[in-house]
Amino acid sequence: MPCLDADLEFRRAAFRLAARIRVPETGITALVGPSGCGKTTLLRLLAGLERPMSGCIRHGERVWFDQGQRIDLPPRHRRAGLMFQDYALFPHLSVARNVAYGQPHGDGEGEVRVWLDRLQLQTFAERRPHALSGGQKQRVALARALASRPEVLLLDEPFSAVDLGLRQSLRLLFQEVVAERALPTVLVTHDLDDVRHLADRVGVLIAGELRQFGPTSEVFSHPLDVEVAQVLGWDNRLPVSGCEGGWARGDWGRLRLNGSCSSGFPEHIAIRPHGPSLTDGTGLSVEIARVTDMGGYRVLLCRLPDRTALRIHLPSDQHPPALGVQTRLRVPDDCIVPLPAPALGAAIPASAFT
Ligand SMILES: Nc1ncnc2c1ncn2[C@@H]1O[C@H](COP(=O)(O)OP(=O)(O)OP(=O)(O)O)[C@@H](O)[C@H]1O
Repeated sequence: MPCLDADLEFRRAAFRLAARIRVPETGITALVGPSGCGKTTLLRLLAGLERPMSGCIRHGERVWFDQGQRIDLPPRHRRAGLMFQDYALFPHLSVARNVAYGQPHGDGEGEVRVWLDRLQLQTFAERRPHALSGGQKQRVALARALASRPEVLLLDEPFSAVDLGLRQSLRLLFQEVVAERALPTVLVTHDLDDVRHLADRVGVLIAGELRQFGPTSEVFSHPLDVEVAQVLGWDNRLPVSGCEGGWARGDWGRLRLNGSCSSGFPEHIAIRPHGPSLTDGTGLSVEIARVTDMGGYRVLLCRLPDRTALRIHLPSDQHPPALGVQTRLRVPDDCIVPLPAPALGAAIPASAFT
């Protein structure tokens, strides 16, 4: 099965999107980024619902769009299973007919029943969309996208409106379907749990630019810059104002880096929540502002001298400190991730897509 490749540029008023992306035919590719960064726009461009200013989009050997060759396949010829945040259900059609709508050759009731069953929609088959909850509409839209025998799947927030229990079962179903079909799949989501549970690789889009792309675990553990780190849920970010002898410093204190920093220092550092520990010895000066019991571990909210907050995970077998206590936090250097300044306009290296 072929990959989906795109290298395109798009402008809408002040918004500009320029992205090169390769979506392999196996596994799930997640797209994350702050609100308004262009995730939906990128999906719409891939689907043929918006037209790039320049560039090309190819699915295997098939060219979907090429500005130079004046090729622009209409959405129905791209054979993409689409699902957008507004669901785009037909209000005058029943659930079953909505699901049947995308089927090639109107492939019969049997196939529709299968998808209604798989998405737990059997009891709503004859209802119209106005009589469904948000989560039910979302499942109808997902069923329609999956039932259309797509060659590519482009899904915008497919699980956002369902409760946690249903979300877990939809995630499993979705993984099964993608594995059965082997087709390029792009999943736009704000939910980092969706990404961790489902995605084999992730692209981080910021202000219309694909800033980082790669295997999910690699991108989560090594964010490229402070903005990517923020998108990926790294809460503990400290600005660095200088670095001497391998010690990074700021108004928050100083920490030893793994390396000398003789050739420059990172703009920020991020601190992993697992690994740092309270100590009577040397470490960052902190005040314990809050302790939250999470079941298997506790989250300590530690205030640094400049009032910056750090969230540290403490194993629950360790005694929690009292609130307001002034203490020290030992941060091993392997818990510190240097974050250079964002390299705006830098192309993603081709190796990220292999
Ligand atoms: N129909 C439109 N007309 C004008 N501007 C638009 C339109 N749709 C989106 N935009 C703008 O284009 C930019 C990208 O929007 P887009 O919907 O792609 O972002 P997003 O990353 O999907 O956001 P969200 O996470 O909030 O859904 C934003 O600045 C948005 O305000």
